[in-house]
Amino acid sequence: MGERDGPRPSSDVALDVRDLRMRYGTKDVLKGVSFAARRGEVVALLGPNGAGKTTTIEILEGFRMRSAGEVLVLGQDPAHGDEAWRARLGVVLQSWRDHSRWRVRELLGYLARFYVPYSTPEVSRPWDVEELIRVVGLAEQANAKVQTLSGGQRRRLDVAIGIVGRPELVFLDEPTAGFDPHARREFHDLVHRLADFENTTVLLTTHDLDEAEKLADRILVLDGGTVVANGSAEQLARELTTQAEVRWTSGGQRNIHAVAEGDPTGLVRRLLAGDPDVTDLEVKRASLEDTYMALVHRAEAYRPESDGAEPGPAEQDQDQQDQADPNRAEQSEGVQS
Ligand SMILES: Nc1ncnc2c1ncn2[C@@H]1O[C@H](COP(=O)(O)OP(=O)(O)OP(=O)(O)O)[C@@H](O)[C@H]1O
Repeated sequence: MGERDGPRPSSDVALDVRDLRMRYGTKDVLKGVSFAARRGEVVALLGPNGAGKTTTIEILEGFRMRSAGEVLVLGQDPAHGDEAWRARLGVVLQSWRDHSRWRVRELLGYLARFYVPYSTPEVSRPWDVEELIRVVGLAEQANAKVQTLSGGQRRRLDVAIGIVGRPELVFLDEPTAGFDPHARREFHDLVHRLADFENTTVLLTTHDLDEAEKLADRILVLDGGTVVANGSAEQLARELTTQAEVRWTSGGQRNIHAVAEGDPTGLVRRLLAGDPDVTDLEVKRASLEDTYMALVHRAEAYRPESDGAEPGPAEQDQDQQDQADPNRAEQSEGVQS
């Protein structure tokens, strides 16, 4: 599977990343990452802790300056993005600063006003606050103070803050951490709605493989500073050598046979034709989790030992370049908690 899918017409491309590199001190975290995302596409960025997912997202958001490579986000280099460009992006970070004494409706209404000047004939900004509150499932909490929200409700508010400007591209860093299964499902519906009805491009990071499989049109696995896989969940599963396991019992004995390539139907047919005692027959396809673990192990097996080193103290304290977007500016200047 290639890292790129070939050239695309520029208007259809929301994200175009070529040979992106990031070095903290002497540690190379991104070593030539390339990928693209179309408008309306949902892309999940997976990878073990420390793989560089947040670093990648921060570079694309324009919050962090890259070491090298070409990056276009909605046709603009994020290192030189202006306010009008930022207004077209939505950002949901791992944790927002607290707005504890604000009420949900008040806060969203306040933030929404900043997007009015960026409304265009094609995209009317901001999102209608009442509709947004309903869409993210906070109707019952509309008048509640932020400090009284549960963890999952807070996260929904984070999402509402991220999309209030009706962005064309949304970055979601671990958006469903702390969600219960119901909230998770509602959030998935929201992401589908954004992609399908608003043609919003979504780039999200997650450690939840089930979520990636459910939500993403495409999954990117980052490991060792490069993209080790880029494709749909099915394409990733096909990358594995062991695709399926056939299990059965015969003569009181349990048997497991891994089918390395192709369709396990042939094995099942031969088995049933040749052995009348077969019971408890199961065919288990490799799950995305199996695929992911295999990919990451494979990448680790090829990695030179020195790459795994953690940064020394001198490298650990490089503060990110904070080129604030409207949300961030409001958080530090306008909104008191
Ligand atoms: N400001 C910084 N200065 C030095 N090193 C950093 C800095 N920020 C991140 N790193 C290092 O870069 C690597 C990638 O970090 P990053 O947060 O991008 O990974 P991640 O894939 O998002 O991890 P996680 O899944 O744990 O959120 C880590 O080894 C981290 O220690």
